[in-house]
Amino acid sequence: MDAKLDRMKELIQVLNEAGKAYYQESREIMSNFEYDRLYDELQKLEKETGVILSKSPTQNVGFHVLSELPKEAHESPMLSLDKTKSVEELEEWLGSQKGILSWKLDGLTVVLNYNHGTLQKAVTRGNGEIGEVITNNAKVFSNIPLTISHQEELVLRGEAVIKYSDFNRINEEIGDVAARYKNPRNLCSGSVRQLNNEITAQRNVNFMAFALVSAEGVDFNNSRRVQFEWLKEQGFDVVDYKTVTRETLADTVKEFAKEVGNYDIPSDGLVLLLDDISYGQSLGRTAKFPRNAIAFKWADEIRETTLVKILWSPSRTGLINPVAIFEPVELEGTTVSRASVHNLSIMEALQLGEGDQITVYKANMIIPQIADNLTRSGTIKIPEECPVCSGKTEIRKVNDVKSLYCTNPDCQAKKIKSFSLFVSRDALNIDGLSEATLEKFIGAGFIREYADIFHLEQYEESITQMEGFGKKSYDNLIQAVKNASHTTLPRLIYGLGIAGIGLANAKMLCREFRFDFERMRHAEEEELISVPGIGKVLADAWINYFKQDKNNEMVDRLLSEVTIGQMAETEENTKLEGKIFVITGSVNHFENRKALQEAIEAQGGKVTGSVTSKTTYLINNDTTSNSSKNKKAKELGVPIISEEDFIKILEE
Ligand SMILES: NC(=O)c1ccc[n+]([C@@H]2O[C@H](COP(=O)([O-])OP(=O)(O)OC[C@H]3O[C@@H](n4cnc5c(N)ncnc54)[C@H](O)[C@@H]3O)[C@@H](O)[C@H]2O)c1
Ligand SMILES: [Zn+2]
Repeated sequence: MDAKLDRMKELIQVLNEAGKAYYQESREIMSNFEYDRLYDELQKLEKETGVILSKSPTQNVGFHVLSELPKEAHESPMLSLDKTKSVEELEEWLGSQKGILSWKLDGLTVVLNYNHGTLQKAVTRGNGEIGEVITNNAKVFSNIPLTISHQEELVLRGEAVIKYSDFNRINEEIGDVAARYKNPRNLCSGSVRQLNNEITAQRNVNFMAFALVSAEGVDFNNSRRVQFEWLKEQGFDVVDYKTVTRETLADTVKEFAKEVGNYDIPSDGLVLLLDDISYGQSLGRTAKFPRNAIAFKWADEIRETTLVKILWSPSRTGLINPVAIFEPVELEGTTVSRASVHNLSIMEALQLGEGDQITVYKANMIIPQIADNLTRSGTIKIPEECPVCSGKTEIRKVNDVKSLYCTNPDCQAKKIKSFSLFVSRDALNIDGLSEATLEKFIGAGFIREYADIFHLEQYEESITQMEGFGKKSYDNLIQAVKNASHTTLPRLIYGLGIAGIGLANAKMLCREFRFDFERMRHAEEEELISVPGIGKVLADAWINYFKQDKNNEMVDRLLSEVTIGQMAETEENTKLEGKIFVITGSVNHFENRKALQEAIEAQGGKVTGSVTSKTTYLINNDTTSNSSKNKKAKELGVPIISEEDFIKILEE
């Protein structure tokens, strides 16, 4: 008995610590899998001993809501849901009632309050008793109606979620490691609980309603389904649901299961709700759960396998992530052989070692994770050198989480943006090398410099096995690289990413130097400045770049990989070569000024922002205008032409 009580105390402490991080700080110090396992163990011990200790997380979420956002108590507590992993239990629970089966969305629960047809208030669930007021943030969610036709008071609950597609994009754009998110739920929580709602607005947060609490003066015919339909009419997005009976339940669960893999909205199970409102309410609640709904969690498929090694994968932020590579296993219908271990703390807690027997699963049937390490040899050594640049590594501890970093500021892994520019459409134009893919390839050591992009074939086996890659996308990539190896000098120069040398400037330089790259890279400042569009700042950036041996060597290696079509691009489109335009005022023939600029650049011309003695034409439809640009042009004798004049020049 004592041993059991001790274990219970231990579990309560660990669970409460995890819960506090999870609910209060949008952090996870253990996986949900681990949390649920320990929770179940505690619940079992409480049943066996008949004792429930104070602060037990099975009774309440016992922490304070800590944030700088204003707080507010909920009128009625927002409870958790009792859960099961068994379809039979669900069937029994439903009995002869009609039910509504919906996704259990995995985001942040928010309560909305409308009155006089407008949104008055939005509050997060918080700890169930007290939430945070986020009204200004809710107003910039992607899909919340700010005004509705119903004029009396309306209170509804729903989940704020960020779709997987948005999550991948947004997370990639966050440069700062500490600010990156592990999963869409974290990102959503971080986006909704912002002090600055501009950030919320950029994050594409969606609100999916799942419960109508009260709507004065509306008769719903005692049906939750009717409530959902009514909410849709008011302009809300309602969680996808299906009505079920005991007979159709199992098949409907299967239908949902089939969709999980493709569903863009994060979910962590299903919720079964009684359609009969008054009967559901008559059932009341326990301390922690309402009795009119129950959650269904997917029974995770768990496989045992052997850990082959830990791959250390550096990212652009310097963070080096441990990735577990294991003997391939089938999980939820796909073959899986790798799983992120997230950070050093988790790796150490799992005591990983090569050859260990581990169990793996897919969290919410999607993201592969290690569930447990059965042999715990703990022999993995943390590398002292970065696998990409061999720079020194360093262990940093933030919020009790230990992570490994590369300390070399010149680490290639930190230069994703420059590789990304190099492969972009106007540069080498290589399809299939998104930033995420580049990050993976650099992390795996396939790419250290530009020239390496032309030797990816040697990694065919590894690449085709990468998450998100197949034989077909690999073949496409290799073909795209091959096509890109025949390029033009302006593209290549632009791709080097020298400060201020955009495509138009690169073209201009090439023309002025007659496509003689050797002359260009040894050019003096004076020569460079005489090129239209190149001033002292750009000339210095250019000289500085080619002053460095390592850059020249790198460019030489790159040049040996490509063939340069000398004149191809320039012969055709040179009508406006050497001409410099300034555009002012509105345009009507072209869609906008940008489109006009593109048309000029497509013919080898250049567009600058201010009128100088080098300007060839000022384009302005209002030739009588007295704007500063027009004055300046008149002063300097620069011809002022209309869009139509310009089109004539083009057609000449
Ligand atoms: N990793 C960790 O350290 C850690 C810590 C604490 C909790 N957790 C995870 O959180 C879970 C417990 O979370 P909880 O208590 O917040 O909630 P819960 O899992 O009991 O879910 C209940 C909530 O789901 C929401 N919901 C989403 N879609 C819904 C729908 N269609 N209908 C009705 N409700 C819907 C509602 O807000 C409801 O309050 C644990 O099982 C665990 O997986 C993890
Ligand atoms: Zn490095």
